Parts: sequence; structure tokens; C-alpha cells
Amino acid sequence: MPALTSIRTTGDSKIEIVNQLLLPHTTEFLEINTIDEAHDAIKTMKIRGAPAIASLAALAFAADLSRVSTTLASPEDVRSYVTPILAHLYTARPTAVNLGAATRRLTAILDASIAAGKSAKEICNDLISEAHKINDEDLSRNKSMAKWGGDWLADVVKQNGGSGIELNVLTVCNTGSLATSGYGTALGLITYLHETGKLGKAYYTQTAPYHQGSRLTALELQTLQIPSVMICDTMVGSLFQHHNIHAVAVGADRIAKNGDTANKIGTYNAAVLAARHKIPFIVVAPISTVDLSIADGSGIPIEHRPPLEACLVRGAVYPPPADGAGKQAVVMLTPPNLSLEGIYNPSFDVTPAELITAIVTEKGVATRREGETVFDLSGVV
Ligand SMILES: CSC[C@H]1O[C@H](OP(=O)(O)O)[C@H](O)[C@@H]1O
Repeated sequence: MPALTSIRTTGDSKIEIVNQLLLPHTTEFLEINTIDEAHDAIKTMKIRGAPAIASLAALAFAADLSRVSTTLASPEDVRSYVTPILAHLYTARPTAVNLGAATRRLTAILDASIAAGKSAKEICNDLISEAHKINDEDLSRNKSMAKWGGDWLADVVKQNGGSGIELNVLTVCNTGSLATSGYGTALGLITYLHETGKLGKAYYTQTAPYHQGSRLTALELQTLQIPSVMICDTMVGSLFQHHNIHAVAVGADRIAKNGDTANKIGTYNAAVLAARHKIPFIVVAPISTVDLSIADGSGIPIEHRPPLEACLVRGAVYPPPADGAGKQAVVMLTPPNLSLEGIYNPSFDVTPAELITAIVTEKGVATRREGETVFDLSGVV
């Protein structure tokens, strides 16, 4: 069965996303026809995943500019039109830097094309072409990262006396094709180990409250026929105590210059427990996730989602109705009179660099020097 996809473009260049709020039991594709629809889909998490939201923003930008380019007579008309659009898209979600990297990259193309004295039409073509590259390049870099990280892990296990096969890897959240433009980041590493005969089992946390793990990673691993085990978020410590886990591999939403990494809430917990059990902790993320303008994790903005989202269990009724159509089951987990002020709901946490064993990008694997608590990422960005 083919891998799932977060975004697809149809023959007549329409953009469609799968509504991830309804997965796994309902697969519904939504057309994204405007910038505002793209912004809303990102903000409400119909689409999520740091690289995937950057890809949708870029594709929506390109489609919008294609529609209006003939009305933009001068380079300054182009600048006046695209600048507020890029600024608006960046406001959709604050923590993942890939979205900001994409808008900055398009702004740089705008500046360079104007400085080169190009016509409005040429500038629009340059921007549209670059926007499509942002989406198109994701798949190949994910496969590069998967190989870098998978080969590194197998070598480390062998250096420590292991066989380098039957590797059991825990992951948090969802970092597969539903979070990217294909193959995934941390889940790409797990897929690579499976494809090369080195994987034992993939373990994954449910990742409440959005349940990226139980709703999305479960679906992806079953689709890819990768042997897997789901655990509740509270079970990571017990898993490490009673099972032979060779590594934890996670994605990232923003990596600071020193290697401190923001990722889905619960990642820090897993990192602390991995350190306690001397299990390698690997972050897998494209260079566009590294934010060298931020010195350390204290500078990473952490998104707090609406408190009500922490009280809901999104999913489907079980067993699925006879007609097979999944229903959106939304269950209030708290007393109806609970004040929303009494709910803490950060969507991400920051794992200090000292708890991270390796950071993998499409350029290679970075590890900390002996005795160092921070990374020098210059070799992998
Ligand atoms: C491919 S990395 C995806 C990254 O994004 C997820 O967050 P969200 O589902 O809220 O977009 C999670 O942090 C993943 O690691």
C-alpha cells in the first residue's frame, strides 16, 4: 500500500490536503484555494508537522501568485503584494521555524530578483519556482537524513558490541509522510532501518492531546507494514526498564544554535529517561529547522494551544460503525464546569543539547565533542 501523503496537487494544479483532525478513520481531502485557507489549515492543525506546513504555505503562495501575477505591473507592485502575504503565513504557528525559513527564503528571492533589475513577470516566475522547490526538495533530503541517521545508529550499536540489526527505536509524535512532503524525518530513519533489514520494532507514544502517535504514526507504520508497538505517554520509563530499546529518534520544530531542540510536548520527558537508561537520543530534522539566530532553547517561542484541546480525545468511535465511515468522536475529559484557566497546554517542549546524543540533517550527523554539553552544528547546516 502506498505511503500516505499530507499534501497533493491535482492535474489542474489544485492543492489538496488530508484533514489530519479526522484521521485515522476518516480520510477527507480538503482543497486549499486561498492564502487564508492555507493559514487556517495550519493554525487549526488540519495539516501539521514542521516541514509539511512550510510546504503547504509555499504551494499556496505559488498558486496565489500565479493567479494575480499578470496584474502586477512593476517590481514594487510585486513586493507590495507578496510581503504581507508572507508575513501573514508566518503567523499561523510560532514554534516550527521551517515556515519562517520558507518565508525568509522567498523574501530573499524577491530582493535578489528586484536587485537584478528583472521585470515583474520574471520576479513572479522566480518566486513561484522557488516556492515549488521548497516542497519538492523535502522528499530527497528526508531520504538522505534517514540513511545518515540509520547508518550512524547501526554503527554505534555495533561499536558497543551489538549486532547492529534487530534495532528497537522509540519515537514521539508523528514525523512521517503526514508531517512532511514524503518519507519523514525520524520516522524516515525508522523506515530506512526497516527497508535495510536492521529494524526490530518501532515503538511510539500516543502523544496526547492531539494524538499524533495513536492516530497518525500508527496509521503510517501499519500502512508501511513496519512492526510496531504503541505505548501511552506515561509508559516511556517502564518501556526502558523492561525492554531493550537501542535509541530514541524524534523530529524537531526548531533547533537553536547550541543544539537545544524544541519538539512535541513529551519529547523532553523521553530525553531525560533516555539519559537515565543510557539510550542514544537522536534528533532528525532538515537544515531549515535549525535557527542559528537563536543561541539556545530559551529563545524558542513555545506555542500554547487552546486549553480545550487538552480536554478532547479526537478519534473515532470503536468499533468503527458497520458502514465503515469513521465518526468524529469528541469527548470532554473534564467536568463541564472546569475553568479553562486551569488547563496548561504547551504544544512543545525544549530538550537541552546535553540530553541529545546526535543531531541528523541532510548534510550529516553532528555529535557533541567529549565533555561538551552543547553542539557545534557548523558541519551539518
Ligand atoms: C517532521 S517533524 C514534525 C514535528 O511537528 C510536530 O508538531 P505538530 O504535530 O504540532 O506540528 C512534532 O513536533 C514533530 O516532531
